[in-house]
Amino acid sequence: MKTLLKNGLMLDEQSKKLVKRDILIDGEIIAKIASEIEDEEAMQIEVAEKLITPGFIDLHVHLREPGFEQKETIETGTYAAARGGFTTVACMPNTRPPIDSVPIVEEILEKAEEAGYARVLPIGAITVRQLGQELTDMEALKKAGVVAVSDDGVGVQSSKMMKEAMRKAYALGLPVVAHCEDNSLAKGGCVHDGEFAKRYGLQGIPSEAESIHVARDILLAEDIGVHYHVCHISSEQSVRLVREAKARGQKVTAEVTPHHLLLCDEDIPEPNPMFKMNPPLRSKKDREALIQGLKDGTIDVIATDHAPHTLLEKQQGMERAPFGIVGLETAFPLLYTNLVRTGELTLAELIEKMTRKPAELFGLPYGVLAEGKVADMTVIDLESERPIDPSAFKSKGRNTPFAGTYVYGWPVMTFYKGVKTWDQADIFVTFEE
Ligand SMILES: NC(=O)N[C@@H](CC(=O)O)C(=O)O
Ligand SMILES: [Zn+2]
Ligand SMILES: [Zn+2]
Repeated sequence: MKTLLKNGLMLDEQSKKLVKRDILIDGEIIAKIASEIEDEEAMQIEVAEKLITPGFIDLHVHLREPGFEQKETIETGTYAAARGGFTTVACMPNTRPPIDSVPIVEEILEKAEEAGYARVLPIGAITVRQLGQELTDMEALKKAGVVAVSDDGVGVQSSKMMKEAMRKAYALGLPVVAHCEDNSLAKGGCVHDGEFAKRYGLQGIPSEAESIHVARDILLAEDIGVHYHVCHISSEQSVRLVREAKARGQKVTAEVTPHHLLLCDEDIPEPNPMFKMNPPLRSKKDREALIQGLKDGTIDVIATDHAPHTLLEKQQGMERAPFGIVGLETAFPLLYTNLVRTGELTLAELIEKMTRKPAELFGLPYGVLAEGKVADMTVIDLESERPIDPSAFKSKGRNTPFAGTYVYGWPVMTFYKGVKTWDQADIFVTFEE
């Protein structure tokens, strides 16, 4: 089957300008990109000067299945991904049971294939049951299809365990993806140890709870040579440590979430678990360091850390509610509206951090729009402004601090391997041949 997208706008790699293009999809592949394509057999879709980007790639999501299907399933999570313009997501191992054995990897891959909304890349656990005591069989996990190892959800507390994990991961060519959190510093806290915590008498989580692990792990990885990746980086200190490690030529990478780029603790209006996530929203200074780090390349990619929870769980108050917010369906519009339209980031930078860079980071053959590549792509409306409405989410999670915010940049169509997985409305004139 052939599909022809007419009159889209594509970002030109060289000039970084938007250029008008037609794109012909043949089966799973981008067959042709040109300023004018005619094809009698193809189904035509008039894109009417909407932006076409490579399908977004999110290296950090929680799909919750198996074990927490009340929060999300592989089907709902990947449909949410499609609605947000994502075609590839890497899912974290803190399921029940965790992704620490081959059958769980196989189950996830099968269910993802069945759902058909997006490519799912499982991330295997570092330690058995994520308990920090014993390493998983990373070799078997890799053979089954994991793209990296992580104990996300918890930090690896033992330096010795982390060192052994790095040695093993290095031998297998797997990146170590670290949730950096020192329990002795973080335990019991629910927000950043800053102004907001003081004002409401809440126990804080200091920045060093994260940066101590970043520093430790960079030291551990130095001689081993493993690819070490920092999850949801949140503090100025951590950015500085990654910057220094990169300058020394170490293979260290980092991701940042949309919420850490857009909010700080002072933006939390009052204790509200929709603003509770791990790591917590930090200070204004930290937020500025994250934007700077993203711009200068210290931070390689944007990842959502999509962490759905039920409303019941989130209604337990600031101290008892679980950490985490959803992100797949709001990431691009929020960042486009609040960083690109304000001039802090260019459109090219934003797209790169959500497509080409994450693909490169895990060595994936996606993330670029070019002839011969897999037809993963997203069509985006940059012109209309609409509010974020959690009741319209395809995710089971409604937990977002951004409900009611007006944003531009909504994905209106998503193609995964040439198949349309999301179509916002019939605002396009579609011609059958
Ligand atoms: N980020 C969060 O606040 N929560 C994540 C766990 C994690 O990413 O560490 C979750 O699984 O809910
Ligand atoms: Zn985490
Ligand atoms: Zn996470």
